[in-house]
Amino acid sequence: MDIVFIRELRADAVIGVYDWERSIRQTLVLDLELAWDNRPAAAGDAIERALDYAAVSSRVISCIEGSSFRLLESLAEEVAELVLSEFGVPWLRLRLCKPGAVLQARDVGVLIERGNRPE
Ligand SMILES: Nc1nc2c(c(=O)[nH]1)N=C([C@H](O)[C@@H](O)CO)CN2
Repeated sequence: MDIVFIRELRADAVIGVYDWERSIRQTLVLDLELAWDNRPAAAGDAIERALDYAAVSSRVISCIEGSSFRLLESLAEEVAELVLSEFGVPWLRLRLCKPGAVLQARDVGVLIERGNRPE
């Protein structure tokens, strides 16, 4: 199995469980590892056969920026579902971080894996 990855993708959203969080936008940071067979793209040097990380990034940013969940867990599921269904990715690992949410921590967030990981 090969991986196409996107690291430290940033997008702003309404996100949070507290009242004060419902009227502001906060920056979220996302890492994605996407299972893909890169050999057909490499053999043909063809973007049509590649998993286009620019297209995935753009779609994920648009999803996050249009969202208004309370929990990171809910947003992570939504992003995972759209990447699996719209891009034909069989498996992914997604880390969604909310920097600054806990002052004493560098970072907090959720890490999920969805789909079936190919051999
Ligand atoms: N597991 C989670 N814990 C917490 C979340 C969350 O989304 N998932 N959110 C909050 C608050 O919104 C917090 O980020 C405000 O600083 C607390 N815990």
